[in-house]
Amino acid sequence: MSAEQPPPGGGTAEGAAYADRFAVETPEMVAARSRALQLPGSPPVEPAVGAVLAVLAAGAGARSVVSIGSGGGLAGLWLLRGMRTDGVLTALDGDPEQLRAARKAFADAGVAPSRARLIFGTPAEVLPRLSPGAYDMVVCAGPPREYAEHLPALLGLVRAGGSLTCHGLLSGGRIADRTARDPQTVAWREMARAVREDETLLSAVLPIGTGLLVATRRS
Ligand SMILES: C[S@@+](CC[C@H](N)C(=O)[O-])C[C@H]1O[C@@H](n2cnc3c(N)ncnc32)[C@H](O)[C@@H]1O
Repeated sequence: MSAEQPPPGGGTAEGAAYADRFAVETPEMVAARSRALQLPGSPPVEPAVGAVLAVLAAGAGARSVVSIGSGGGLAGLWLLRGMRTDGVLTALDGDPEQLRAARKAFADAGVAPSRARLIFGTPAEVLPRLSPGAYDMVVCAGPPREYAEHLPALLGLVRAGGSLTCHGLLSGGRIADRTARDPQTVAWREMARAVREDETLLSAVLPIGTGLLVATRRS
């Protein structure tokens, strides 16, 4: 690609910064982001990604959403913004400190306790307790090796017309580098391929934040 030719989709650093500025966070979201950044582990969703989660939730009229690797609750706050006001977010994380931070984020934002169900555990422990086909959205974050093996179970939670999103697949650009063979990159590649090849799904990769894989189960 020549220097004059911008990357497809105008994917520049300035464009990404604009997309993040466009997605204005509430003071409670700003506080949740700042707390989450102080905790060990990967950072929370970027504002542009959070905004897309809210848009998807609103478009689906989401009443029932599960967030896997919910972290300090920032993605949850964005999801709750888009969900119906009687909707319930099920947020699962294997780190009690992250769950504590999420509980505080939801309380500070005035989210009624009945609207957020926080569950401590790994996908292997918790997924079998969730009802198949009952969720409008399943939202995954964190190391793909932790949930790639659960992809069939994750997809099994999604109702017809509902969606699965996985955040982080473009992190470091390794997925596009054919020579990158580290286990997390390989897990991302395999998961993205499995999603794309699943004929019950329509899927896309959005190059926002660290990359969002989005798939909708055909009705
Ligand atoms: C990138 S952070 C999530 C950020 C969150 N989605 C947000 O935007 O606010 C990833 C989270 O996945 C959790 N996690 C990683 N591996 C896990 C596992 N095996 N079981 C449960 N949670 C896990 C981590 O504790 C961490 O909170």
